[in-house]
Amino acid sequence: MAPNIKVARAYKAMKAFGYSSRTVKPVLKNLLNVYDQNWELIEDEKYKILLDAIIESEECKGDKMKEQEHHLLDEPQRKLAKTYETMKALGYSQQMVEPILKNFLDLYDQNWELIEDEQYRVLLDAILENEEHKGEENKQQESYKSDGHIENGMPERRYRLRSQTLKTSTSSGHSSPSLKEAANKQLGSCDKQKMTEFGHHHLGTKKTEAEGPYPLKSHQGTGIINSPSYCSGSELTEKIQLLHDENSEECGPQPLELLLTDDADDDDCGSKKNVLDKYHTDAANELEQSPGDYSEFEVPLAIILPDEEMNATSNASQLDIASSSSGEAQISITYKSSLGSNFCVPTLAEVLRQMDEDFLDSYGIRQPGLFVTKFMKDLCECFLAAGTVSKDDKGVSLANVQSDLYTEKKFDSQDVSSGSINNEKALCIVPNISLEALRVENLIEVVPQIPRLHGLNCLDFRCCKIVLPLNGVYGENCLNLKALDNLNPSTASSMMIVPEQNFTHNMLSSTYYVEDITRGEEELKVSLMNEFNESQPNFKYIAKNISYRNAYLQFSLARISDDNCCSNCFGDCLSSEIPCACASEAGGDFAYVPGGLVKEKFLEDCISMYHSPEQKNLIYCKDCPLERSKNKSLSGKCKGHLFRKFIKECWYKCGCGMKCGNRVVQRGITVRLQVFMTPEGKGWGLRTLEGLPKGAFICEYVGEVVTNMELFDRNKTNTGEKNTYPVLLDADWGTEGVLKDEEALCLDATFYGNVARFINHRCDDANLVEIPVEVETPDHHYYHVAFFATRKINALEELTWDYGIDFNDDAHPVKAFQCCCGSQFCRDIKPLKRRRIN
Ligand SMILES: C[S@@+](CC[C@H](N)C(=O)[O-])C[C@H]1O[C@@H](n2cnc3c(N)ncnc32)[C@H](O)[C@@H]1O
Repeated sequence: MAPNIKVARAYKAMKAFGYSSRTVKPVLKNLLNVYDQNWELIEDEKYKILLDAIIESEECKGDKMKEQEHHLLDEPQRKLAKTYETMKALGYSQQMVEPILKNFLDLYDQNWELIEDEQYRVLLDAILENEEHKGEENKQQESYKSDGHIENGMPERRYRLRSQTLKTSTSSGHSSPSLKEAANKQLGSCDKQKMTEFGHHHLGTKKTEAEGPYPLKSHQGTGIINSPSYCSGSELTEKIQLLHDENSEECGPQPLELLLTDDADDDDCGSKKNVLDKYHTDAANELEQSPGDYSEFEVPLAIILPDEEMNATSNASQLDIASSSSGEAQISITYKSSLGSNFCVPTLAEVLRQMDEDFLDSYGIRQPGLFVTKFMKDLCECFLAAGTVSKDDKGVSLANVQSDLYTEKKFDSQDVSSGSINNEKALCIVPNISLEALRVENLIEVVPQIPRLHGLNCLDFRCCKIVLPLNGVYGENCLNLKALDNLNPSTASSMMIVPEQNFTHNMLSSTYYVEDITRGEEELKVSLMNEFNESQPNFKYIAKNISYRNAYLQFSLARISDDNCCSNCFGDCLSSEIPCACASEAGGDFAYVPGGLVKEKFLEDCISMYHSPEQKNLIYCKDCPLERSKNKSLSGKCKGHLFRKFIKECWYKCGCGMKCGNRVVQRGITVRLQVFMTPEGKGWGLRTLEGLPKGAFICEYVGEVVTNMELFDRNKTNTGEKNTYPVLLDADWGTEGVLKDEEALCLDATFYGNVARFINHRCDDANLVEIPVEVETPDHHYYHVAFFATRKINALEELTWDYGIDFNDDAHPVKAFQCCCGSQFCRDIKPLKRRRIN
């Protein structure tokens, strides 16, 4: 039988038995795969027909189908036997048949309990008998046990073989194999061939009186089993006969067929008989057609299958569009398993129908012949066409890049570890502006996912994968190269071609683009653009401060009195008419407006305190920890600490919820940020990828909480690591009189830190201002340092804050750098004699 007829028959049969598309699809897919591989007979068009047939079938199901299903469900054993017979006739292996039958049995077992042990047994015996006969023919089969018992591991109670109660042909010879064993057997090619012929022959034969009303077989057989009656009382009585095909001798073991017979005098079964009768008549008629004539089959010849199992188990929720180098486009949707138990994976047909109904109709774009399937197909084609670069295009296609890579010399591990890379071949990634193309040569393998790579100007390389050959092995260090949506051409034009000779060993571990330097620590990803192929910053990203050894950082809820929090509040404190206790630090009013911006007045006050630290804004301590740390034996004269305005946010002990407007910093980063290499020589910098309003919260300065003394020691001993500029938590130093060493705290983000460690200094007119924010405790010893926009900031502007450095203070624990802030107010105007670049 031609494979497409078989597919068609399988489809029809299974649908007639009431199987849902979900059950039918994998079976058909498997069948198609087999034929596709072996005969390559099923072409695209046929797949489409198959799919359409399934969709149509689903659509027409409705009441008619329900009725039919109801009717059919009266006869589980019949359907069971028919399924078995049909599938076997179609050449399915036991492995394929068994789960379907099991599924079937499960269904009836649960719903009607119509199938009793005895019936299972009969069915099972029929299957086993079939396997057994194969076993007789094939000595290599190891399914039988010499003692005549079934092996352990029978999967289900109902599959138990109770051969002592059976009148079977197996009773004297050998017992049947377990289903598991049987399932493991695959039909050999010869078997398949015979099965095909067998099915054709059988189904094309007219029924005879001798065979009963349901002549599913024409062969004279051996090994007939007359089973006990299936049904009790006046119900339909059927018998299963297992008949061995004589012709099977020619070609090794052959399957047996189930023959359903019906007691002729059972009038109650008339209508039921008709159903099957009709089926067989139809089937016989179909098979009498020429094998090449498929015109009458409204049946599937192809199917597009979502990977249901994968979808069902995945935790991610995403939509992926990918195309292969051979030009296929694929859209895959992954949904979150958290959708819960009331979500059942729909069939593709159901989804498409839903889309047809919901979208095409409601958008009024219903045209004759326009279905979502067509739309999707068009979409894929457009996707492919749009992404395919013609030979005339200037851009370098990834596919070309990749093939070039394989023809070029690749560096071996020795080249890599010695750093002695041939300059001529040593380009890693060079944005070649003139060609408007990203050249990727030699050291980098680009795996094309979208078959086009345009120049940097359009930044159309969001799905490229770059694999760096560390230690000479490709694939050890790979990253996804992604362009950001709002990077505009002006950014691209600031990129430079990296001189070849500058490539060093370090570069091999560097990458052009890192999608998220926080590695998931923040709610929002923070990317890093390595436009100059610098070695990447070496630090551990943390989103919250951590305490180093001696730093005294003990706070507990018990220490926060009710006076310091608003335990009676409810909902959003900002909407309350009377400011609650938490507004106290900001002068009896909240520092934030709804939406999270710092109030204009509050912000301006903060800024002016830094800009003009006049006498009144400085507090002097008696024994300054900062000075003490410079020379441990002496107490230093305090140079004054800035008096700061604080923001007090609501916290755990407050009655309000997390959505309270007085909780901003504690929610973390909400603006899209990017680390980039500054062209002015300041090293890495931080920029915003979106425009920001004045007063917007950017990020907190996060690092290790160390004592001032620890910081001093670190700076003395640490010569290797580039220092970030530390933040002193010194707002309370002046008010305490004499502060113990462990109470004089600083934040050091050199080894552990967040994005703020990349914010560079700008004298006076920086676009960020740091404001101390108390969250956990109203104790000014420990607070959060949060950055807010001092003005409106444009997308892609570098973010800066004034470190407050006294560039004349040579004794400061952290050596001042040569300032390149470019501000007209730059304070680093001293002669170069004391300047050091750290
Ligand atoms: C907090 S880090 C900022 C990130 C740093 N650029 C990097 O590459 O990691 C502070 C260091 O950046 C450099 N830096 C910051 N602002 C600078 C400026 N205006 N001029 C020169 N260097 C600066 C100095 O080396 C300073 O020690």
